[in-house]
Amino acid sequence: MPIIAPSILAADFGNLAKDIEMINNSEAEWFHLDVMDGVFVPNISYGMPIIEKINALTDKVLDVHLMIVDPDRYISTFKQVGADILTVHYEACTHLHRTIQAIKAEGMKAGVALNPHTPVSVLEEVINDLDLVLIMSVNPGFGGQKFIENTYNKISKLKKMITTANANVIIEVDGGVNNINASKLVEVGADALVAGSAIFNAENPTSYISELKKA
Ligand SMILES: O=C(CO)[C@H](O)[C@H](O)COP(=O)(O)O
Ligand SMILES: [Fe+2]
Repeated sequence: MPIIAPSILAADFGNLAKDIEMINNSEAEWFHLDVMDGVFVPNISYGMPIIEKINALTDKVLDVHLMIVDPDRYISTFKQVGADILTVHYEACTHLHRTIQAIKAEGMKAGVALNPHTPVSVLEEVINDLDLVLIMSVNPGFGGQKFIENTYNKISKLKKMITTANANVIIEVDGGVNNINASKLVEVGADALVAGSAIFNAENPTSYISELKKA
């Protein structure tokens, strides 16, 4: 069964505690937290204070997705506010190997995210150093976008690369995930599903999470 990671980007920021409680009482294992800087992506979301508050209100895993330039500047700060998994974008790192080691040195799991146009082959030389690869199934920056169909093909290629390298890496998929595409994503190799708008726009978000879990 896949790990479910609801994206807080689609939650009600006027009543965040209520949505955190909903996730706490659901079958979701992780909180997916999208940090955007208005430079790497054309949008600004939220940062450390929100993550710190969420950490105080849950025992679940905090899966932090950094959509920021030069993420090395903030690795230790994200550890301090409670990140368990820290994912940086391949496209935002000049010295990716060093960044991955710095995340692990802080005691967090290290993830790398790939934009839709970035081939999985760029990770070949670091695949054994990684804990997670985040395949973006939309162009990062906004919730509620349409799922890009080529994602299935990309996940299959990544799965093959991981198996060949005998690596132990979680494949996570993010963007436009819903109860229609979830099963096929798991079938081709996804281990963790991020979903924002599909969960929070559902009539019953808790049962929607359970539906995704059964994918
Ligand atoms: O990283 C992201 C956007 O850059 C979000 O995690 C993602 O878009 C989730 O939202 P939705 O499920 O509504 O597509
Ligand atoms: Fe994300």
